[in-house]
Amino acid sequence: MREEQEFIDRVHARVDELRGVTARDVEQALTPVGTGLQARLERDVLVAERSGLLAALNAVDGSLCFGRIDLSDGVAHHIGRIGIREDDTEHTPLLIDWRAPVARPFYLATGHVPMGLRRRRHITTEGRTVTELHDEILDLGDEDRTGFEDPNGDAVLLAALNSARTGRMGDIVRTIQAEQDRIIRAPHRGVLVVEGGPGTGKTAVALHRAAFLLYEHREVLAKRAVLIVGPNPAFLRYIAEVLPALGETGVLLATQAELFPGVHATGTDTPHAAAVKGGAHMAEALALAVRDRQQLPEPGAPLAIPHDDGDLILDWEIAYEARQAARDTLLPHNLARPHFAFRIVDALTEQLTERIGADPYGGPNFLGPDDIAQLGKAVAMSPEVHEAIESLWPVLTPQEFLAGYLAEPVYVPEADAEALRRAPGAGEWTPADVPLLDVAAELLGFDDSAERAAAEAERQERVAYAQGLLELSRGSETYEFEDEESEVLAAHDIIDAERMAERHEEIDHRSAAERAAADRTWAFGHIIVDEAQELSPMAWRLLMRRSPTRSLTLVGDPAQTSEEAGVGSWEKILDPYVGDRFEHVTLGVNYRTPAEIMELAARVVRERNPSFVAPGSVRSTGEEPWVREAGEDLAGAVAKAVAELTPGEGRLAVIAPRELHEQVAGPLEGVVAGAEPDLTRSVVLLDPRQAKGLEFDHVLVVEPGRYGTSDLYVALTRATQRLGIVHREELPSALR
Ligand SMILES: Nc1ncnc2c1ncn2[C@@H]1O[C@H](COP(=O)(O)OP(=O)(O)OP(=O)(O)O)[C@@H](O)[C@H]1O
Repeated sequence: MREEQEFIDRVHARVDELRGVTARDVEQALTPVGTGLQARLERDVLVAERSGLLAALNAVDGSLCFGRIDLSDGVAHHIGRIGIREDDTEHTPLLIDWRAPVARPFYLATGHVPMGLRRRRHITTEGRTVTELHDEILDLGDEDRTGFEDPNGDAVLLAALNSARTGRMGDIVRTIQAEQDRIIRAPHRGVLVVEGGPGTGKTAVALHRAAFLLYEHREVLAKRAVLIVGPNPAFLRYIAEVLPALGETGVLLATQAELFPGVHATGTDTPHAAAVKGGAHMAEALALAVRDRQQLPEPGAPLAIPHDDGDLILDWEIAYEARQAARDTLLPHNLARPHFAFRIVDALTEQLTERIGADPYGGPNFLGPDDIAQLGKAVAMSPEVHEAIESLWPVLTPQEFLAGYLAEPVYVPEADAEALRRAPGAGEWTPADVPLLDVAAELLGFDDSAERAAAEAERQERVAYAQGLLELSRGSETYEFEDEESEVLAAHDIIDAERMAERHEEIDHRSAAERAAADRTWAFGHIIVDEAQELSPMAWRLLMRRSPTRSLTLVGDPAQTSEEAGVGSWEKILDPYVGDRFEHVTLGVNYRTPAEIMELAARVVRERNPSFVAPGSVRSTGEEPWVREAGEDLAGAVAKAVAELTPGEGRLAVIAPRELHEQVAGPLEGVVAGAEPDLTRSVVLLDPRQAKGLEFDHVLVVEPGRYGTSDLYVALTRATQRLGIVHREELPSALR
């Protein structure tokens, strides 16, 4: 204990030192030192290098070092959340990053396959004080004992699983299990599907995989950013602290509703409308609807455009030919429009030329090429001509177009159109609208040539600037605080000014994650999708467009799919994008739900699917779940059960159908129906959909007869300790 305490003191002393130096550097660099180029360059190099380091050092303070491995050859390594090096000339590693290959035996070694280890030690700290050690002897011939042996090797895991919940997910870096470690570090670069029942650690594994990938491919991912997609805002808040605690901040967390920049999709759809909007055929329906916005005057009823020399006649033939030519470019609607306009202007100019310059005696036209060009210019500038073109082929934003489409839905069966119909301007955008807006944006195209030209000019300037920066930074020293394989990016690591310029753009303005959030066409370095079974085909389309390299980790459990959502099999989801080129792995141990509760929950699914096998629980608590009939007063019975179940420490969830929330919340102190759930409160009221992905010490399920099978399965598997059920109405037969 004393030795470990001394070590921890050393690590923290070193961290404090690094933090002090780093903070001072940043502070100094940020104080104005004149406006010369030299000063500006120095400042930028320093701030960039040191700010990232400082953020990591500040974030990982709690439980910085949690393990130690002793190798048979006498060498020992301490394992921590980030790597720290000594301040000597060799930069000797002091603490090894958990993601480094050297640390891997900490997670994988067993008595059978000791991977060169003699002993594995878990170090528990409170603040900076060592409070517990747990040792596992992996070399069975080793007679040495420390007095801290943990015979089953699971004391630290069980303590973590039994600890009171806080309403925020914690990292599992101390106790990653072997099957989880293999997924977290999977070398596969394409699509990786991680499937597993409730509580098998899918979410935890996905987040740790993000941290691992950021470590392993920092160069690319720092620039392209990682996107994590979750089912709802409460879930994203629940998981938001995991990556920062691992020293990683460059990740964008978003729900489907947030993936169209500039749109805040807070509305809700009926289940029917959501299902129609999510269907794959919507892409085609919208494509056809866009074509419908490219119109022609009726044959025999041409548009008469007022002009000083008499009306210009825009008839069906002219418009038809112009439209054909524009469509032949295969450009999106807004980008093809100039081609349409050009043809129209051309035809109208010809009309005018004929009229003004025609020789009444049949000779050649009086007008020369210059006159005709002049006329053409005047036609092109005419507001009336513009208006006519706009009426036939309007410039459309995705929002205008989709609002118009939803007001009069076409190319879907009438019953579906009825479900979609929405008066223009009525209601908010919904999450299911977001993939449609994305398709619309793609179909319409966006003319950004001016912005692009400006950006290129600015880039050239930055390249020149970076050239100077490179010269300057080549001599500058950098901190290496991780294992040899990884690096803290320093200016002189970057080989050419061009790339330096790109990076500098990030340094100057926003992080890659921030820029990605504002850019609909951003190509992410990696995308992680949690509760992936819920996404519609249209949502998949959107995500795949954000991942041109098809580098994705998909996490889900088909048994927890909401009734009207989802696509069915992974094969069906992925086939259009990667064929069968995806890796499929499963997790089979439930770390959350005790065996007693899991047995009851599994019965619910087995009723529908007799061959269903639930994941085995890693522990049992001896606490049987209970079912109680409420009598006349449901709210009273719930309040009584809540009083019994509310933990001293930890969290209780009351899961009830939405329509009962008012009634149930009434007698409960501090619980408000309809509010965005605050998961850090000791009692939280949720409907089964909101409970997805979350967990609590205790759970009270109200009126389970009203849920569909998978919603009920989700609700029943949220507790780490105790489960109660209160009902007035008939119970589902599996719970009787
Ligand atoms: N190796 C581990 N060490 C400690 N805790 C773990 C470990 N693996 C999983 N857990 C814990 O088990 C719980 C369930 O994990 P997680 O939420 O990732 O499961 P899930 O598979 O996403 O579940 P669901 O499908 O029900 O949402 C979490 O509290 C998580 O911290």
